[in-house]
Amino acid sequence: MYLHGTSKINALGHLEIGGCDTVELKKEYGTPLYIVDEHLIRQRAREYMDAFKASGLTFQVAYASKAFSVKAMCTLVEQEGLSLDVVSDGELYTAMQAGFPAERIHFHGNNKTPDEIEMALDAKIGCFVVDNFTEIHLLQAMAAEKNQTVKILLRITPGVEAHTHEYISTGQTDSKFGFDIGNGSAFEAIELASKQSHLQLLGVHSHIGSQIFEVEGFQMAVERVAGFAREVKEKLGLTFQVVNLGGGFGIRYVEGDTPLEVSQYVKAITDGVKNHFAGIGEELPEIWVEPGRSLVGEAGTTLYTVGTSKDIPGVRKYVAVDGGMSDNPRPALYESQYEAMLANRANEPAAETVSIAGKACESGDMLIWDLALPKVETGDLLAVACTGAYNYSMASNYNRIRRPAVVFVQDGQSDLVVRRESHEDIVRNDLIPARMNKQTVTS
Ligand SMILES: Cc1ncc(COP(=O)(O)O)c(C=O)c1O
Ligand SMILES: N[C@@H](CCCC[NH3+])C(=O)O
Repeated sequence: MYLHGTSKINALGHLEIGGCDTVELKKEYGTPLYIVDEHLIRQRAREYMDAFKASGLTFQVAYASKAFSVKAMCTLVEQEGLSLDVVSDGELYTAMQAGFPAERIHFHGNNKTPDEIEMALDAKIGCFVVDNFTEIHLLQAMAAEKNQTVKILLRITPGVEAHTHEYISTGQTDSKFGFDIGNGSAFEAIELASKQSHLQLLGVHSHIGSQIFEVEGFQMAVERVAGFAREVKEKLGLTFQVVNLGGGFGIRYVEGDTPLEVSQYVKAITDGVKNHFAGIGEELPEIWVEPGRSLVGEAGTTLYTVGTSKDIPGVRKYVAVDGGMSDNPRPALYESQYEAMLANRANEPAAETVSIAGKACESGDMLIWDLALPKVETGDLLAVACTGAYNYSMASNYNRIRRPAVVFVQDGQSDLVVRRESHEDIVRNDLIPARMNKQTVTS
């Protein structure tokens, strides 16, 4: 398993992250456990900030909180000077509960409900990324009602299909998101939005996909957006003050994944902006990006305890852990691949090939196929790397499995940032109708 960030094997032969021995973390917090390398997230955040500062452009780096939205993460991001992208009232509420500055919050989503818009208007967030015509009208009406003027970007689809898994590309023409440049709806939307009395159109947003390893997609997107900006300037006399180029910067999950350095992605974008936007307006636009996965993905490790195993001679050996698709649905959803190791016997050589099964009642609940490990025993600790993004945030209670705890680790200190769900949490919202006349258990 590749050791990201501060992960290393200590003198006891145990996996250690942020100076904390994972065997001790298991004793203190139990498993499954999400372990987050705080130092690595801060380092990535600084790489983004430094790369943009080096470009000389005005910028905002907004963390796409859908990747991992918890209060401590919002605080960390705030401390590093980033902005925050939210896509629901739940993510907005999390940010507000963490005291995240509202003016640095951007609200995304293809179907923001009136309640969500109201909440965001009342919070006085910094910007709405408007996705469709219905929303232009709704936001204008609601802002007018409250006598507020709201800053907006329009999400446009530049027709660039990033080289990635089909289910997570969003930049192509056939997409549920945004206004298409190619069919003219983006232009129409700009014209309409710019005429609204309570909307202040700052510019446009484009997100071309996820887990991208090349700069070409971003360069092409910048070029297309600049071409569109030129058309808008010529025909309507409007210039974009802000251009948001979304997220999608790739990370290393497994061998063969070849992400670029953060600075390389940023340079490709900022160079592209300098080349293609020159002369469109008096000044170059302010550039915003929205990395999610690349800020937190590699910083997360999930620790499981090995339970049962089933050897099918001549076929395969299944080894089951105490979590699975309920804490990491990505293998089942996207056939995503992960690397793992025995955290309690990290120096031992591989002795067998096993497949890691989750505990859910679902044949598809497999975390890793054909993984080489030392001879696995019940009670061993399995660490799965690179689970910081879209794991906790996509976790479910399927089979009424309780969601794991999350700890931040740094410099030998571990801090619980999300408690493990309790049995009480599982039934917290359940009600038995009185007419069923059932004597309920009280604990
Ligand atoms: C609009 C938007 N911005 C940012 C992101 C973050 O993407 P990633 O986590 O791949 O950086 C996404 C998710 O793909 C998105 O849809
Ligand atoms: N949830 C996806 C990425 C999110 C795409 C959001 N636009 C993943 O786990 O990779």
